Amino acid sequence: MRRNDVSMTDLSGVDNDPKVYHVRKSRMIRLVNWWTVSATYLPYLLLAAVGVLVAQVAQEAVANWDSLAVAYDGYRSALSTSPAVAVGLGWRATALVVAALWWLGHRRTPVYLLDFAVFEPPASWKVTHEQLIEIMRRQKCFTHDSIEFMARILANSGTSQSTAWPPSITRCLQESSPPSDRSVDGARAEAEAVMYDIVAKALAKTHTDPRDIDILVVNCSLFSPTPSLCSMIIHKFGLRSDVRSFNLAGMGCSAGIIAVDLARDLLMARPNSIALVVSTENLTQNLYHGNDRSMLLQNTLFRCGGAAIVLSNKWQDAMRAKFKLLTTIRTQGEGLDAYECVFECEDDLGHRGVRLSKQIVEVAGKAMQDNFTALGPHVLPLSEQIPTIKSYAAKYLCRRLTRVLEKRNPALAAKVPRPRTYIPDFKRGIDHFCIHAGGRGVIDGIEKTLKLSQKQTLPSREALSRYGNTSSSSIWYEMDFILHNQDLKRGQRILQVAFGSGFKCNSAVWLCLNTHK
Ligand SMILES: CC(C)(COP(=O)(O)OP(=O)(O)OC[C@H]1O[C@@H](n2cnc3c(N)ncnc32)[C@H](O)[C@@H]1OP(=O)(O)O)[C@@H](O)C(=O)NCCC(=O)NCCSC(=O)CC(=O)O
Repeated sequence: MRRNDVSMTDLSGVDNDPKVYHVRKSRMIRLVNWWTVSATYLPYLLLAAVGVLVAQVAQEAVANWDSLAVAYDGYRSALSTSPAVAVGLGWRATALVVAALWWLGHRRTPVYLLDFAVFEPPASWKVTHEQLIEIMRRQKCFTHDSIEFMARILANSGTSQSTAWPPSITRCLQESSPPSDRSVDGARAEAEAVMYDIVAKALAKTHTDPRDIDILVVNCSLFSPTPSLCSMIIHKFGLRSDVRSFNLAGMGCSAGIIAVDLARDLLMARPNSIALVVSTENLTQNLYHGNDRSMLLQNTLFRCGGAAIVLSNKWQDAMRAKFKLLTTIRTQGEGLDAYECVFECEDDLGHRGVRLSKQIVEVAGKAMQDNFTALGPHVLPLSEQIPTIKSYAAKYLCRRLTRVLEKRNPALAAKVPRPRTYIPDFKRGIDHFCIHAGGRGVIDGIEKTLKLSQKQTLPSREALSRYGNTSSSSIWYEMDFILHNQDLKRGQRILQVAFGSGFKCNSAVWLCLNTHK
């Protein structure tokens, strides 16, 4: 298929029709960025060079073992008499020192994930589709058409009949209660309920004293109060006064990985430290009250959720950690389509909400392609990388040959073969996938693009079904599902991929160290 034959996942269509997703075949082709490959393997090349130099020195020493003293004297006199010998020894020694220093400077301290906890909403927060629609009716602001639209989307959303909304919104189901509480106090109460629960659970699971936490990163896109969510946690749990805290807002559903990435960088700079990462979203102030369809979608997709993750760079924690962080890759999309894809704004009548573009799967696909280009060298086995290099080389040579022959002998040029590009299979480098449960259409699109099996997208579909789109914490519900329900083994790799406003695609790869629940 030529490059122009692009047609991405099509979200339009009639309900219940089996969907045919046209994904361009060249999508996976440019996943491997060979510049990144060289950068990735440079330390190993340098290490190999150091090995060769050490071997040379050792060989000389062995060869002159019997007459080491003579050789030593010989070298001393040679050094003083022959500048060539001195220079030869000099550059080798310098190369050794430079390589050793470079390696030491670029060596990354491992970051371990001790354990994590996800928010399990209380039964009183859970609502059925019918109750959700009843809540909408009781807001007394939606037209019949909007209610019908939300009911239809809800039915196809992939969410179950038991997902959670905060009490500030569901309270209207009780007789004589006002529609919804959109106050800061209501939002703070929701944040407290979610964050305090998960932080307490994560600290208990990892036997971490709150005063041992050195770094705190909290991400929540749509609720950023003063004092910050970080301050709420510090105040509640009595964290140390010198804790380094960071509050990330407005960064959308992919901010969970941004928070981990930031914590990782901070841990690199602070040896022997523990970081607590909290990813959540807040719905109290974010029920859209207008009738613009692209903004009504959020009322049917998003639900309460959160995750708290304890990270450590203490070497002794390697023994008890569940995972080791192998890599994080962050990609920021470019252009207006990407920028406006998930956009907080007011509709024509001034109702605030988040507008979701119909192009979201297309934009997410492009962002993921860029992200995987950088990710490939970190996860693909050599047996996938070598055929890709070979096919690139063959394609390049045949193209050049065709061009040369076209001028001299067009008939011969037509006979030059056109090798097919090898498409690397990411499933060979990754054992389990946590794809952000952004919506059924998003998971369908990624499943098709990456040619994943139903088992591989099950964690995402289950998270969507049981908890809805919980924004940045969705990948942790999926990780939890894999840990408890899939055959996760020590040494396997888990990929978390999240999409979000910006438009961003971020990914993290974890190595499983322990599978105890
Ligand atoms: C919502 C869906 C489950 C609905 O699937 P369906 O199978 O019912 O059918 P469908 O896709 O044809 O859509 C049904 C109807 O909704 C309309 N529709 C769909 N998407 C729309 C949009 N963005 N704006 C306005 N209307 C939209 C279609 O035109 C159609 O209308 P009609 O029938 O009248 O023609 C799916 O479309 C989906 O998963 N979409 C992606 C959701 C999404 O954007 N998630 C990311 C959230 S943001 C996020 O997670 C990150 C972040 O916040 O940072």
